[in-house]
Amino acid sequence: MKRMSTQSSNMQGSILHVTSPLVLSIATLSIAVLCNLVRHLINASTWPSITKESFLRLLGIRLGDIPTTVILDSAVAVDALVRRADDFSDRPPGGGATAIISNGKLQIITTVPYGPHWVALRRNLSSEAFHPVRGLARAAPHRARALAGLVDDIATRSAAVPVRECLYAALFALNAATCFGDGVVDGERVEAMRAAQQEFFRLLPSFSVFATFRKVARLLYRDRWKQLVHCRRRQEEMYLPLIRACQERRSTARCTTTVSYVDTLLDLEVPDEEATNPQGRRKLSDGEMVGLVSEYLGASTGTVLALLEWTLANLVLRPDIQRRLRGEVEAAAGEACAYLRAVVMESLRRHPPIPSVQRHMRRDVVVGSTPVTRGTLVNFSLEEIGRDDKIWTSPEEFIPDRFMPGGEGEGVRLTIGSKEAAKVMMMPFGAGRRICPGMGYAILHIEFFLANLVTAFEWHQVKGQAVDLKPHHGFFTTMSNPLHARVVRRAPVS
Ligand code: HEM
Repeated sequence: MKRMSTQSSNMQGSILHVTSPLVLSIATLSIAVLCNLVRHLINASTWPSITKESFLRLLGIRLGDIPTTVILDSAVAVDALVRRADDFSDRPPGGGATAIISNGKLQIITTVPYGPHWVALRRNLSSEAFHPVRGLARAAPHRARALAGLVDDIATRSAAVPVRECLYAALFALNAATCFGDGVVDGERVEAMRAAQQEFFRLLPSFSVFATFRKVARLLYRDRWKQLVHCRRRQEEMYLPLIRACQERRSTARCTTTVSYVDTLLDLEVPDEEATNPQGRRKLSDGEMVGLVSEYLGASTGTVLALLEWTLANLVLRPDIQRRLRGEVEAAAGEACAYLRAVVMESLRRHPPIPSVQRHMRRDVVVGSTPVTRGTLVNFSLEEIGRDDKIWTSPEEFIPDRFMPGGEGEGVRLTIGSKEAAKVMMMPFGAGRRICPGMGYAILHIEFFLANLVTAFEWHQVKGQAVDLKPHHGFFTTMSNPLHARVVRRAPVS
């Protein structure tokens, strides 16, 4: 390029002055296309069909793709995520619908870069909404209502219960209640929100093309961009009136006690990047609140739903495990259940709903022995770590006993501290500063629903419909073929 500009300075005013850089660029581009084309033809057995993606690849452009180093080793993962957290606490930029659509101006917990804004959003979720007393204990009536609705729903279904559908309705209603509090969302509205949110998460992985070269991607994927805008608009139309209703409820009831996630968001103040005073704080904007509500509903429903469905599928396949679990829960009468925890741990190990976590590098680093350059990604495979055959015996099998006393997984913890590297055998909730803040809420709900569902019903295979454990890797890892089960009603749930 430097040589070109020297040349052109001698040709002021000539047409060549204008065209030669263009001609050279076209020539360079053509060579690049030809090289890539030859490479494709050498690798492909047939002539490649020309799609938008393949054409861009010929140009050497991979929309949404950032060079990535994949880590499969748990010790390397812990060293990076936990011990060197200063370098490993940022997610890839440009992810998440809220951030994409606002060009990075509006952020949610998942996408916000590590820093004071992240601290404020995250602390609000983990210490306010998920506070053991103010949050989790207060949600008990919502949980009881959701369970009663779920049991009624399952009991009235015909021979093959569509397990995912029933669980989705119950979990979404529960999370909408903990999100907005009492009396704000009616059943019909919850159903519309659930359908919209389900559609949004189905489409979300396809929006990753907008993570890089956004302007080009918007031109090439106009329909996809329209879908993204449409999804976001629907969320605003649905959630903003509910947020207003929460505001209204607070002012009329003269009640300032925190009762829901939205209440905590209405109280929250985050650092004001535009303030002249570095200590300046501001309230959240409407756009930010819509994104945070969507994140809350999506993360709290999709993950727990996936895990419960996987667990029930394994219990259908293994009546012996199901019977033992039921026996333990009934005998425990509300006390802690070691085998219940073991079943949940085994499910998290074998079927982590989020298969990997990504970190974006702000500077050049070395991970394990691999140099990783600034601006690229490191992907830690939670799925592979949980199924490492150097750590686990028969890792593909569902064996809750591994987590019982004397088992190879005895004492495995999900919260990973810097001194625990030697014992880290799985990390379904991630690790380091960005570890999942919903872990306690998730485990509470998974155990609550599972314990009640195995005591309320016996779960059997539907005749002629084999349970298929093939995974579908969407935004969450779910069963490729949703579980259908034949259920037999047992004692009513207390
Ligand atoms: C079985 C249930 C769940 C699993 C397996 C799970 C897993 C994960 C994983 C692997 C991460 C990434 C962690 C990392 O990058 O190191 C994450 C982050 C996150 N999860 Fe969960 N999660 C679950 C439930 C929940 C629930 C119930 C919520 C409640 C809203 C939630 C909210 C979040 C949020 C907000 C983040 C981003 C945290 C941050 O960037 O600081 N998750 N989760």
